[in-house]
Amino acid sequence: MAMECITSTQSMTQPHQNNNKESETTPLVFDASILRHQHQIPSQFIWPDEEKPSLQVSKLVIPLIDLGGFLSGDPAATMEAVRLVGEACKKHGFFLVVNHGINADLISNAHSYMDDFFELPLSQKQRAQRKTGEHCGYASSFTGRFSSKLPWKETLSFQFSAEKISPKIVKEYLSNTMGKEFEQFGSIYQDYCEAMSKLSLGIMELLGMSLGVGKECFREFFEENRSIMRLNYYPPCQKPDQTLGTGPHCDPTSLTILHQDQVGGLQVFVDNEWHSITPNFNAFVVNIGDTFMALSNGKYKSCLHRAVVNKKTTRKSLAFFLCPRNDKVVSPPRGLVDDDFSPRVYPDFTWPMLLEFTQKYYRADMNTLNAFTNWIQQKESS
Ligand SMILES: O=C(O)CCC(=O)C(=O)O
Ligand SMILES: [Fe+2]
Repeated sequence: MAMECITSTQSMTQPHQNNNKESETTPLVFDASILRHQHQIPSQFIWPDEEKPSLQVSKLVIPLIDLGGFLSGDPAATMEAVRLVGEACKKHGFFLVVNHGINADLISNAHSYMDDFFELPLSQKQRAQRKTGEHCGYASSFTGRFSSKLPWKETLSFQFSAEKISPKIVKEYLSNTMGKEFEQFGSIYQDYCEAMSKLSLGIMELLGMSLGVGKECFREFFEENRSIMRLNYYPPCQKPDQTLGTGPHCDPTSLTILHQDQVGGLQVFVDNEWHSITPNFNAFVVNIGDTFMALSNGKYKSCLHRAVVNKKTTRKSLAFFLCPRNDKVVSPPRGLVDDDFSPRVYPDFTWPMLLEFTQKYYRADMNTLNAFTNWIQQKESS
C-alpha cells in the first residue's frame, strides 16, 4: 500500500529522462486513457534492470480452504481449515478461501462499479483526489514507500469503520466529494466492506485456533476494526516487462482479503523467487500483514508481493486491509510468548505508530518490523 499521494496536474504525455532534475522533483499525474496506448513509456514508470518483473513465473501452490463447513459449525471441517491456515501462515502467509459466504452479486457489482468509476474522465475522478496523508480518495500516481518508480495503476480508497460509535464513511464519501449520483456507488462499497469485515473476523477465529489461543482472542481484538478498502485499477501497458502495477511490498496492515478478476498479475516472493497466484473468481486471496505478524509474535509470516501488468487487458483487484482500532495495543497474547522458547520479538505498538513509520521510512528491501522495532527503541532511548 503506497501512502503518499502526488497531486500536481502536470500531464504525462511526454517521456521524461531520469537525469532530468525537474522530472524527479515535479509531481506527476498518470492519465491512463493516454498512457495505455503509448509505446514509449515515461521514464518514471520504468523500473531498474534488477527490479524489472518477469511475466513468466512459476505458480505458487497455496491451500484452497473451503470455509463452508467452518461457517456452518462442522467440527471436522473446521479442524481441517485450521490446519491448512496454520500451515500456510507459517510458510508465507498466503491462502485462498472459497465458500466464504459473500454474495456473488455483491462481488460482481463491486467489480463493475470499478469500471464505471475508473473510465470517467480524469478531471472528474480528480474531484475525489486523495490528499497527502489521507486514506480516502482517488490517486492516479504515487511515489511514496515503494521506490521512486511510479506504479502503473489508479486507485480509489475508502476508510471503513466497524467501530461502535462511528459514521458510515464509505457510504457517504463519494457522494460528498463527487455528487449525489454516486450514492449507489457508496452503498455497494459500504456493503462490500461490511462483508469483508465479517469475513475477516471469521478468519481471525481460524487464526486464533491455529495458534492455540482460542477462537475469540483475535476476533475480539479486531471486532471494532478501522480498516482500509482499496480498489486497484491497472490499465494495459505497452511495456509490461519494464513497469509494475504495484511494486514489491509487504502489507503493513493486519490481514488482507483480495479479490482479483480473471486477468492475473499477483506475484508472491517465496523461497527467493517470484511466483504467480492463479486467479479464481470464486475465491478470495488472504494474506497476513506485518501487524498480525507482530501479534503472532513472529510465528506467522507477512510476505513480499507485487502486481504485474499486461499489454492487452485492464486488471482489477479489490483489497480490504484489516486494521485494529487506533487505540488497540498490538501485543501478542500470553500463550504465544515464552521467555525461554519464544521470547518477545517486537515491542508493543499501535497501528498509527506503524503507519507513521511506513509513511516516513518504508523501503521494499527492508524488513519493516525489524526497522520499526529499532525506530521505536531509538525513540524510547532519546
Ligand atoms: O492487485 C494485486 O493483486 C495486489 C495489490 C496489493 O498488493 C495491494 O494493494 O496491497
Ligand atoms: Fe499488498
